[in-house]
Amino acid sequence: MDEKIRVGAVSYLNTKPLLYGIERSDVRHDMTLSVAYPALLAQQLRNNEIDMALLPVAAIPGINGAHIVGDHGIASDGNVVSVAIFSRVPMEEVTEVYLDYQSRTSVRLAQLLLQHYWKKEVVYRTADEHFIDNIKGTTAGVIIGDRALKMLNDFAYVYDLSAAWKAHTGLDFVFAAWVANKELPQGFIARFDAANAEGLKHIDAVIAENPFPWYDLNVYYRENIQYVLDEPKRKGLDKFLKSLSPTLSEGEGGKLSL
Ligand SMILES: C=C(O[C@@H]1C=C(C(=O)O)C=C[C@H]1O)C(=O)O
Repeated sequence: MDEKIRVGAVSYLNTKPLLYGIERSDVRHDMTLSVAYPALLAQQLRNNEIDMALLPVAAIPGINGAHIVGDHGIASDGNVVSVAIFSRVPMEEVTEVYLDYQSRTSVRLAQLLLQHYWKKEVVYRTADEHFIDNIKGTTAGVIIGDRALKMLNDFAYVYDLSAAWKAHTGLDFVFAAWVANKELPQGFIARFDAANAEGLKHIDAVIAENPFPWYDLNVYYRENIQYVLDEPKRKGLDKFLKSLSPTLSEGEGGKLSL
């Protein structure tokens, strides 16, 4: 292949099993690989700085030519643990919610569920890098990724957003999927997808490489995060994308239906 395909992956622990397979596959030679937090990946794919990303699915409608490739992503069926609203007070008392600047999917999911599941009207606050320090009083916050896993014991109330989605809709949830913004060679996609699948066979090795005292990665990788975008996952994804108004998919706020 003349030009390498520029691939961007999520920089969190949740992606390590997929990367384990990719790094050890021949397909690695046909691509460049960078990592970033999800919101940044969306920006990079939209600006065509990369060709394919483990993209927060909420960003799909705003990116020209965006389409899912392969059968792997970051998904869940009930508790995901690393995506939650963290609060000092119970949900009934929450008045403001910070939206994690690293997220594109979970912040939309949170707004959807606050409106339709918890039936609350809250003020949304844009988060900066220090927003976790400002989650206090009746101000709660959406936190995702490794930072969420590290915070599980630091807050009195942790509302898992995938569990709430399941309770509200009965469906699985897809947070991120491999998405390209242009046609890529079929052979590349097939080998890339196979490399993802291979990585999932080596969870024990991934855990050994990533000591993490805050949460049991064995549970995280084997029970919380689900990596295969099977039919139930696609159904949940469909429902989520339909409930995001297309014109609002790039912005924050606005009414969402579910
Ligand atoms: C489960 C997670 O899924 C993620 C959440 C994303 C988002 O909210 O935009 C995007 C990619 C995934 O990394 C997590 O980060 O904890």
